[in-house]
Amino acid sequence: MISRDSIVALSSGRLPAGVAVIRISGPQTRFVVETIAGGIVKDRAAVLRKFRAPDGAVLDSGLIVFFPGPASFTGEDVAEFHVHGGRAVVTRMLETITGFDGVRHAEPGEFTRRAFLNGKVDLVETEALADLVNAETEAQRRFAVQNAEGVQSQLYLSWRRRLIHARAMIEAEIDFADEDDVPGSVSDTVWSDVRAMIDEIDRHVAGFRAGEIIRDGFEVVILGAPNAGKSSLFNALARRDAAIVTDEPGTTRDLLEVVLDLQGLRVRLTDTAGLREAAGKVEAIGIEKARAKADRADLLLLLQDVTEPQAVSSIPSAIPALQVGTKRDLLDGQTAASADRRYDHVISVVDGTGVEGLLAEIGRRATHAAGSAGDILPSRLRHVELLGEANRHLHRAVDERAIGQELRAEELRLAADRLGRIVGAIDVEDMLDVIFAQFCIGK
Ligand SMILES: Nc1nc2c(c(=O)[nH]1)N(C=O)[C@@H](CNc1ccc(C(=O)N[C@@H](CCC(=O)O)C(=O)O)cc1)CN2
Ligand SMILES: Nc1nc2c(ncn2[C@@H]2O[C@H](COP(=O)(O)OP(=O)(O)OP(=O)(O)O)[C@@H](O)[C@H]2O)c(=O)[nH]1
Ligand SMILES: [Mg+2]
Repeated sequence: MISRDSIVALSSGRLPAGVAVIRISGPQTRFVVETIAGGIVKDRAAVLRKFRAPDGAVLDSGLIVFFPGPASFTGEDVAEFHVHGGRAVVTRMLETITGFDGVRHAEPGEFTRRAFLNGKVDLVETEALADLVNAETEAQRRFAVQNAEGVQSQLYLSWRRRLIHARAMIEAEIDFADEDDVPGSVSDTVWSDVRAMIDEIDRHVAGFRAGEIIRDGFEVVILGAPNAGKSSLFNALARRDAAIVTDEPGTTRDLLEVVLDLQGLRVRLTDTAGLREAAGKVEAIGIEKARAKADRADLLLLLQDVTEPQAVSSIPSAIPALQVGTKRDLLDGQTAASADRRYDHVISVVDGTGVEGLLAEIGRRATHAAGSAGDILPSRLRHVELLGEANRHLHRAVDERAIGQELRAEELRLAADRLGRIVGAIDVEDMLDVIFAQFCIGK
């Protein structure tokens, strides 16, 4: 597909920068390069040129790279101007380039959208490119690179191929039902493969939370009675004074969040209002928020002041929790040793005891919840929904009591369609705007 418009954008990041990359894609690219760089340049090679406006005014001097389509990122003619990264340089370059007929500013994700429309990347790879651009931790980067290279897509495409094969076998059996040369054992093999696939898809879908943990972070919520030392621990783990600490019970009211990078994983740590019954209006709202947040956590840190342990009620029991004793420095040697036996961790933010150990344990829990490096996991709710639909069709297809062979074959077709929709092999026009809205301009 060749677009009529050419698009241009700053493809590198925040200005000012050492170097800024301005990218253009579309049919006017060659003419723009010839005009601004003073002639055509060698394909796919960085060449130093003086850049000039059509009236001859010097804009900058920099490197130009020209990629003739279809062997380019978008599949169209593409060029990159590598200029000095000053705001005025970039503004003047963009003004000059959009001054050409048929050239306009790109919309967010529009380069990648063209790459998709020209078959350079599929939808799952496109989503992975968005994740790669947004990756902040090593685990996010690893996951996104793997999927941008097509690992996740290959899984869906292999399932789809198996279903297309299964359907062909079943339809052959229907067509040749009264002939002897298509034995019934063929369909037995086919249906047992489809049953196996249902389990494979279920196992893959079960990994969605692990993928979310990699992409969005592992949720850790600190809970406990007022004055248990929650905000003090929060500050110690965040390594800054993010929360107010006082000796007054009821200091923290709102949820406070910091993001940590533990062993390459994003961990979101939330400090909460101390849980108690008799509380003022503002504090009561804070406590309600704390409980709601705790319900969605991956790990709870249940803090208790070892010098005056107070029980707190209605902690969500289905969520993994660590019992953490605080203020260990206030105990003498013997009582401290006995506290160590009663809690998973006993800490002091005054002398630092136990804080590193607790942090390491949170890291281990997060790593475990995120699965093993290299696991193929669904990376969007969109994938899980379509996989769920595919499996509902497959369940109908393998249920031999309900429907005849023709309808069972049709269920296989519908399931294969759903898999095709995930990678964008079929009928996805309606999803494109949603997917490309995840991008920044210039990508
Ligand atoms: N300067 C620069 N660096 C960049 C990009 C870019 O666009 N420009 N990329 C932007 O995301 C990434 C690299 N991705 C790219 C993907 C494909 C092609 C490309 O030209 N593909 C052709 C030719 C392939 C080949 O020669 O092997 C093709 O697919 O036909 C270029 C960059 C990261 N680094
Ligand atoms: N000695 C000692 N005091 C601590 C320690 N941790 C917290 N404290 C003190 O305990 C008091 C309460 O600490 P916070 O961290 O504000 O407690 P909190 O659980 O956030 O309290 P609320 O926000 O009111 O629910 C403060 O005076 C802290 O200085 C500790 O490890 N050792
Ligand atoms: Mg607090």
